[in-house]
Amino acid sequence: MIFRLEPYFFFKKENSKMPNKISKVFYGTLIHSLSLTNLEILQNTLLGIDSSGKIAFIEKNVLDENTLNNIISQWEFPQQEVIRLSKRQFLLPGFIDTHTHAPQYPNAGTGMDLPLLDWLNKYTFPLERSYSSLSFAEKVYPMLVNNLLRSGTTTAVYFATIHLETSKYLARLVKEKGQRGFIGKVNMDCNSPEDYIETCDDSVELTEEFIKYVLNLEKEENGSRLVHPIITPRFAVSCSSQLMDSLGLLAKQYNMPIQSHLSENVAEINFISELFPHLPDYTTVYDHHGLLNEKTIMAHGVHLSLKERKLIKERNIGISHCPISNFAICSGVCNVRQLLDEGIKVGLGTDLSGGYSKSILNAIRNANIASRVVFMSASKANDESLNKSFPYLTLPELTYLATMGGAELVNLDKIIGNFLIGKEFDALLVDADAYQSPLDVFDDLDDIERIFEKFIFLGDERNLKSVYVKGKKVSGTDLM
Ligand SMILES: O=c1[nH]c(=O)c2nc[nH]c2[nH]1
Ligand SMILES: [Zn+2]
Repeated sequence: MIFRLEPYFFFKKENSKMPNKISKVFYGTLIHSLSLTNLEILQNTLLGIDSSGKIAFIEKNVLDENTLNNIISQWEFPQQEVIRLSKRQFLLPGFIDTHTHAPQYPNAGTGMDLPLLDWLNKYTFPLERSYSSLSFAEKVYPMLVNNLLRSGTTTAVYFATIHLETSKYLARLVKEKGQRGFIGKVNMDCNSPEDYIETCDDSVELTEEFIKYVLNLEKEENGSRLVHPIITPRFAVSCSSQLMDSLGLLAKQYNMPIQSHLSENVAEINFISELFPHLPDYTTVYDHHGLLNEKTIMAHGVHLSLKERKLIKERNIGISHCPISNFAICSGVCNVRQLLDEGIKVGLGTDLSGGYSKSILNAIRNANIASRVVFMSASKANDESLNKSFPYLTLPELTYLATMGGAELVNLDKIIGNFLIGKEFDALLVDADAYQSPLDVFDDLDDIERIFEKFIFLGDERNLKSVYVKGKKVSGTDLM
C-alpha cells in the first residue's frame, strides 16, 4: 500500500500513536530572550513547527548538511522545504504592544500641543465619538490592524471605544486578520463629554455582552485562543465608584484581564485626589474597587510613589511603558529601571495616538532614550537611588520588554514571548538585506549581534519578510 502524505504535513516516525505533524522548518539564526539579561543568539539552528502552530523541535549547532538531513528525515520533512535563512536573516519573537487605542489611529502624528486632559477633550473624545458608526470603523480598523501586523506586532492589547457594535467589529477583525489580541470595550460614565458617555448600568450590561460575544467568537483549543476580551475602565477620572465596583465583579465572575491608565500626568493625579479624597493615592483607587490583580495592565505609571509601587508588586499587576506617548504629550519620564529592580512586570506600548508611532521598534528606541533621560537627570541631581551598575536599559532588556515582558503582562508567558519547545510560534523573519533596507551591513565588521542591534535601532517593516502568528504567516513584505 502506498501512503501519500498531505503536502506540508509530515509525521515523526517513532511516534505513530500521537502524530506530530510538522508544517514548517527553519534553518538559521534565532534570537530571543531567556530572561531580562539573557538574550540568546542561536546560529545554525533548526526549528520545526507543528500543524497546531507550536514549536515542535529546536536542534542547535547543526553544522553540516548530513546532520541536517538526518534530523529532517527523522521528522519526515522534505529537505527541499526547509526555509534556509541567509547570514543576514534571523527569527525574532513577535512584538507585543501592551497598550494601544485603535480608534485614535487617524490622529496619530497630530495633536501633540496639549497635555493629557486637554488633549483628550480637544482631539481624542471627538474622534472616538465617530465610532458610533460602523462604516467609520470599517474605514479605520482594517488599516490599523494590517499596519500593526506589518510592523511586527503579533499581539496587541486594544482599547476600542464605548460603542458595543464597533468594539465587536474590532474583535472580529483581529481574529480574521490572524493577530493575537485583547480587545476592550471602553467604560466611561462620568467626567466625560455629554455626547461621549454612557450610564453606569448600560456600561456594565454592554460590557458583559461584549465579553460573551468575544468569548464565543472562537472556541478555545488546548487552553489557547487568539482573541480575548479585556475589561477596560478608561481611567478612574471617567468611571464612577459604582461602575468600577461592578467592573471589578465582572472581572472576577468571568476571570477577565483588566486594562486602564494609571499615574500618567500630574494634573490627572491631582484630579484623582479631588475625586477620591478618602483614598490615599491613584493606585489605591483601583485597588479599592477590585481592579488590581495579576491580569491587570496599567498604562504609564510615570509618577508612582514607593507605596504605590509596593502595592503594584503585591498585586502583581503589569505596567505598560509607553515612552513615545509620555514624551509626545509631555506626561513625564517613567523610571523603568526602578520598576524592574523592584520586581514589577513591565511591557511596552505604543499608546496610539498619545504616541504617534504604531511601531514597537520605535517604542523600544524611545524606552532606551527615556531610560537615559532618567539616568542623566538622576546623575545631575546626585540621586543615591541610581542603579550605577546598569544605569540605562540594555539591548537584552529592551528586547525582553518588547517580547517576553509583554507576554507576562498578558499572562501568556507560557505560550508566547520566546522560542521554547511547546510554545506557539509568533515570530518575525527579519531580513537585514531587504529591498530598500534602512540599515547597511558590512561583512567585515558586522557579526549577527551587530546586525541585530542595527535592526533594533535602524530597522523597520521593510526588514520584516514574514510575520507569523501561531505558525501561520499573517503579514510580511513577501506576502503580496
Ligand atoms: O494616553 C492616554 N490616552 C487616552 O486615550 C487616555 N484616556 C485616559 N487616559 C489616557 N491616556
Ligand atoms: Zn492610553
